[in-house]
Parts: sequence; C-alpha cells; structure tokens
Amino acid sequence: MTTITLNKVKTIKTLNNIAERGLNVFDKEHYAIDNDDPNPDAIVARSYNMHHMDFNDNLKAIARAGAGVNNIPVDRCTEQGIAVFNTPGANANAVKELVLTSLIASSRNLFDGLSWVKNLDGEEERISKQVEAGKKQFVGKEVKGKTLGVIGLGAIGALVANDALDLDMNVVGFDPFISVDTAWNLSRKVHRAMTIEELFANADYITVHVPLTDDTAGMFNKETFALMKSDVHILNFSRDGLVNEGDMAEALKSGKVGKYITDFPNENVLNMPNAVPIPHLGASTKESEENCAVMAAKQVKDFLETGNIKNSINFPNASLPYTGKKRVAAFHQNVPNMVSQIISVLSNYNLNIADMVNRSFRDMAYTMIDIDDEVNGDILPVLEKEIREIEGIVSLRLI
Ligand SMILES: NC(=O)c1ccc[n+]([C@@H]2O[C@H](COP(=O)([O-])OP(=O)(O)OC[C@H]3O[C@@H](n4cnc5c(N)ncnc54)[C@H](O)[C@@H]3O)[C@@H](O)[C@H]2O)c1
Ligand SMILES: O=C(O)[C@H](O)COP(=O)(O)O
Repeated sequence: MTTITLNKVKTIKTLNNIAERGLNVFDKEHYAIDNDDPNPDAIVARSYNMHHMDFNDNLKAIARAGAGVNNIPVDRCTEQGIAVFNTPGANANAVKELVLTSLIASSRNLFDGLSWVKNLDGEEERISKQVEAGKKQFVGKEVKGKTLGVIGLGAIGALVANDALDLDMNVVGFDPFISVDTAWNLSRKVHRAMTIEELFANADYITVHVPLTDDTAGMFNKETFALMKSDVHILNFSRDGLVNEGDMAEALKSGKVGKYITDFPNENVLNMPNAVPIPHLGASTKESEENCAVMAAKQVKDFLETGNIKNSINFPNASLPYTGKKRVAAFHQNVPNMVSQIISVLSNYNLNIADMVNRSFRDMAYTMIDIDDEVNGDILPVLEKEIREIEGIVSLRLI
C-alpha cells in the first residue's frame, strides 16, 4: 500500500535516458530526479525490463515514455496499486517515417548494396568499374502499384497506411479493435480486410503495428506464411515476439519471405540471410523522445499532484478539477459499496463532500472525493487509517 506524502519533495527515478525537456516538467522546488533513491514516488522509463524488479511501498506511478508496455509487470503493479501510464501516439510519426524508409530501402536492396559498396577497395577507376559490374545483384522492386498490408491500425499503423497511399500503393488494413478516433483519421482509400487471411493473401509487403500480448505472440509462423504470396516482405517495428523466428528463418531460406525487416535484432535474426536488423531505432528521434518524455512527465506530475489520471493502462481515466481542497484518491476493487463505505468514514467526522468521481476499469475502480470543509490536520492520519481498513482498498492518498 502507498503511504501519504504531504508537501514533501517527491522523487522521480528514471530507468532509461529520458529527454531533458521531459525531466524539466518536474520543477526543482517540488521534485528531485534521483536514480539512487530506493523509495521513489514515481518511475519514468522507456524499454527497461522491469519484470525482475521489486517495487517500493511508496511507489505510486510508472510512466512508459513510449507505446509498448510489455517491459512492465502490469498485473503486479495493479495488485500493488501502482498506476502505469504510457504515451499513446507520441512516437508514432518517428516510427512511421522509419517504416516507410525501410519499406522502400529494402525493396530497392539498399541495405545490401550499402554494405557491399563499403567493402570495395582500390583506385577510384577500379571502384567505379566494380560498381557498374556489381550493381546488377541489387536490382530491386518499386513499391508503386504494389499492395501493402497493415496489421493494427492504431497510432502508427494508421499513419503508415495513409502515407503509403501517397506512394501510389494499394493499402489493405486489418484491425478488429480499431478505435473510433483512428477510424475517422484513416483514408477511405484504405481497403478494410475482414479477416487477416484476406490481408495475407493479397499483400506484397506486410507491416505489423500491434502490441505484443498473449493473443498476438507468434502471429507470424509457418501456418500464416503459407497463406502469403511468395517473396513477401515483412516489416516488424512492433516486437520480436510477434514472429516465430525459427519459422521465419525457414521462410527466408525458401524464398517464401523475401525480406524480413525488424527493429528487434537478436542472435537468431543476425544470422538470417535476407533479414534486415535495425537497432531499435523506431522511436529514436529528438522529436519523438521529447514528445514521449514530456507527455509521460506531465501525466505523472498531474497524477501525483491532483490524483487525476490520463492514459493509464491499468487505472481508469478519471479527472476532477483540482481546487486545492483535501482530496481522497482511492484505488480499489470494482465491487459494490466501496464508495458508500468511504463516504461513511467521512460522514463520521462530519465532513461534507464538495465533488466526487468514480470510474471503473475491468476489476478495478478509482474514486476521488473532494472534501468541502477545512480538514483538521490531526484527523488526517485517522481518516487514512479508517479508509485503508475498508476491504478492497488497494492504494490510497489524501492529496
Ligand atoms: N520500434 C519502435 O521503436 C516502436 C515505437 C512505438 C511502438 N512500437 C510498438 O508498436 C506497437 C503499436 O504502437 P501504436 O502506437 O500504434 O499502438 P496503438 O495502441 O495506437 O495501436 C495498436 C493497434 O493494434 C490493434 N490490435 C491489437 N490487437 C490486434 C490484432 N490481433 N490484430 C490486429 N490489430 C490489433 C489495436 O486495435 C490498435 O488499434 C506498440 O505496442 C509497440 O510494441 C514500437
Ligand atoms: O514501444 C515503444 O514505444 C518503442 O519500442 C520505443 O522504445 P524506446 O523508447 O526504448 O525507443
């Protein structure tokens, strides 16, 4: 359970390189960035693997400055009442640009050509002779008029799909859970595949933009390769676990898959001919790193200071204008009578309610209650103790 922190400097720990502009969101009067503090109030991270970490009792929030949260033990955070945030869309443009770059570059055999030319030596005249004689091995294909299949039409997939139309490609998209916002932003020229099999059957290039979950793990495997066109190019800027790499090696060897462009190099991929490993550069632009860091920091700061929640993946979104009145912020099980029990504690101390919000997300719920009256500091610890003792309360703050 978290403890109440009143007017003390809050500590933020970072686990990766976080852009300065983001860290500056935490003003020095109220926050310290301290990576050695064993008891931080919040963690800001990127891809750091947190599955092996124990979280301190005082930890209230973890912000992933980025999209994928498979590096965070989200269920354990929920059990401990720690809010986990990410930054939807903040790095989408950076990824889109690299996807389109790689799509064309690999189709034109640019990566192979570049490494070949770097190894040429000799006099200038000899080099140019070798170039003119050797370039035939890198004859590529134009993307114009070909079909791109986009799996996952979220922040990144939708941008890729729309821009690929401007390359005069036919675009087929598949996303059974597409959000209303994304659907509005998607060009009508993107053909909607009703099944993933339809997309596999028609695409010359496939790019995947879905999170790694139990449902999506290994979605590229020998059964699904069998449904694809020969010489299909597959681009994976999402996560390595989406691909069965043993099956991919076979598919590359047989020519079923012509190229495998992946942002997630590992020992297997480095040894696969026709794999193009990129060192996880999808989100690595100054703009994207700043967008993600600023968004993550603002969300954490707001949560710590007001209890308001935006873009959490395990707490419900909840917001109440913060007036400076004493606020009860409780994360609890989504079961009957929780709110009434909290209110009953307040009533016992004759405290009137100014405003409140209660939101639920799956099995959990979050309640914020603003107290109308000036609350005597002496009763705060008693209030805290009594509310914590309500069965089903997971974490509590009096802000
Ligand atoms: N390479 C990088 O640097 C980099 C950067 C950002 C994100 N990513 C990865 O890309 C993923 C997508 O990022 P995003 O910002 O577009 O996320 P997003 O949440 O905006 O979009 C994901 C989309 O996938 C869809 N989806 C989920 N399961 C699906 C399924 N089985 N079939 C088809 N669609 C499905 C969802 O409905 C959603 O629209 C992230 O989860 C992360 O793993 C990588
Ligand atoms: O999921 C993401 O946002 C990306 O994989 C980016 O990861 P990074 O922040 O470590 O570059």
